[in-house]
Amino acid sequence: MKILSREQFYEADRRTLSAEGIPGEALMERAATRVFDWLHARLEGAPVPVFVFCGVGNNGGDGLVVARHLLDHGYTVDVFVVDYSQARSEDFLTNLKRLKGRKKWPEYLDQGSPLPEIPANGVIIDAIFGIGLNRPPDPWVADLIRHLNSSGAFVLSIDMPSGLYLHRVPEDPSAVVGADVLLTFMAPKLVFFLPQTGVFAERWEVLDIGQDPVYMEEAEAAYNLVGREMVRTFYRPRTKFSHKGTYGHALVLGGSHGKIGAVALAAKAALASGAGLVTACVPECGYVPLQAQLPEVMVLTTPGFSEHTELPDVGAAQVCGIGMGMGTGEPVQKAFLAWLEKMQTPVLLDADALNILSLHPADLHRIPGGSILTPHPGELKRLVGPWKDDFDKLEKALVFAGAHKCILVVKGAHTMVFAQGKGYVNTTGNPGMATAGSGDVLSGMITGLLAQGYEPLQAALLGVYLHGRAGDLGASRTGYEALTATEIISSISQAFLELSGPAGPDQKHTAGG
Ligand SMILES: NC(=O)C1=CN([C@@H]2O[C@H](COP(=O)(O)OP(=O)(O)OC[C@H]3O[C@@H](n4cnc5c(N)ncnc54)[C@H](O)[C@@H]3O)[C@@H](O)[C@H]2O)[C@H](O)CC1
Ligand SMILES: [K+]
Repeated sequence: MKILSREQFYEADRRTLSAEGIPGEALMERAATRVFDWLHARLEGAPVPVFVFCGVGNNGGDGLVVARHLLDHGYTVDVFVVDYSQARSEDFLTNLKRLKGRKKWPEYLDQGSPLPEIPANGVIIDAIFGIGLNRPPDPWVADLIRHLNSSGAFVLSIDMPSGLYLHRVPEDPSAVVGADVLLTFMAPKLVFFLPQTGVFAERWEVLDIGQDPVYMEEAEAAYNLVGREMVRTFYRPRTKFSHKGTYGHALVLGGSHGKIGAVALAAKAALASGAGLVTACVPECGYVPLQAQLPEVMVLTTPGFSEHTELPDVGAAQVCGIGMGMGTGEPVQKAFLAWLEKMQTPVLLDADALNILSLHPADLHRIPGGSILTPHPGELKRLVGPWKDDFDKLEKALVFAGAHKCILVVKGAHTMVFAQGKGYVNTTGNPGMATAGSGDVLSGMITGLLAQGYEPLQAALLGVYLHGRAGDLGASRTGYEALTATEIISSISQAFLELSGPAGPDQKHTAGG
């Protein structure tokens, strides 16, 4: 599913109007009627008091349409015009007239107005600002928003939680409506997925408002959702006549005394993700534990007992994932940088491989093009430097991925993949996955997919999706707190099986992504 920019939303609007030869108010009627239908299907005429807060732009116009339909269906409705500007939009005025035609006059709120009483059993329709917000709400509007947020009433926001910008973090988070449900038109917005802004839009649904399909198809989105629908376009189910050689050989390199488990998790995850053969390369201290716990995995050791002092020369065809549990001692740094210098084909660089590169920025140019880097936020900060907010972080990630022609997997909620000037937002995963070894599992999965011949970007997207989905399946059994990396691995099978079957009921977003 595409994530459009402000300009693209307005362009989609224009293209829809011209393709159908309809006026703006007809599209407003269609869009806002979808909002009413959604609400009516759930309220079913319940005698709850509904309070509609309308700005004076088109978002406000949507609110007036919803209010009119509610009245026509016998609901108890109070309409407030949040009169924050003299510039009323044409379609707002059209619908204001229609509402007055129902003998329903809205109450106008401005700077001096008392805040309306809202009972906790009420329903608030938030139509104050949509995607047109372009400066901080006036203080009195911010006060009103805080008042709505503290009412305890159910809040349904139209298109955007009012007070949230499309492309930047809010100056004052308390002046943003906390939507219980957000019904957004045509496509999700990037701010729904960033830690600093996603909190206002946790439960969002996209309403198709009959927007022009030709434009939606051709629009080049800078950001795309990674969901079941997307990954199924390049997931390759197994064919009958294949053998383990068909599915490649993954080499996982890392480990140090006390952190052999990181390599074990990555190796196991590579196997569970379909690699035909997996070899783990660890220092001597890891030989027995690995051979004992993972009979399917071949083990290669290097001369150092506790940590790698040199790393094996690997052939160009060898698919490698390196860094998990590797440590950053002087000998390991030297061994890794010397190893990287010889690498010409894409590799997966994780954890301490990234930390060593952060200590040696002059060696960043040695990263082979098409490599996949999988930093968690702390490792990313060491690579690209500190950022001032979530948007600055995106910018830095995009620039880094472009400069090093790599695929940057930035783990977090939501994990995002950056490559070739684009961003991909994963739709699976949960807070339970912030658990020891979860990152090692992801690296192993992506390495396992690379071994099977997936292009690096596809391996990263499919790996991120399956990793999060396996985490969701695992958490549905264990809950968040008890979810472990081992549990995530044991859920990879179900995550794969779902790709071939029909979308599960809880895969609405991931199915649509
Ligand atoms: N494209 C679609 O899918 C459809 C969108 N609709 C709705 O239209 C809004 C966008 O409407 P717009 O008039 O551009 O802006 P808003 O209503 O979001 O904002 C109001 C208006 O107010 C001005 N403004 C911005 N910030 C402030 C501020 N802090 N204080 C005062 N005034 C401010 C600015 O000029 C804005 O234009 C979209 O979200 C949908 O809800 C259509 O109705 C249906 C199709
Ligand atoms: K709104």
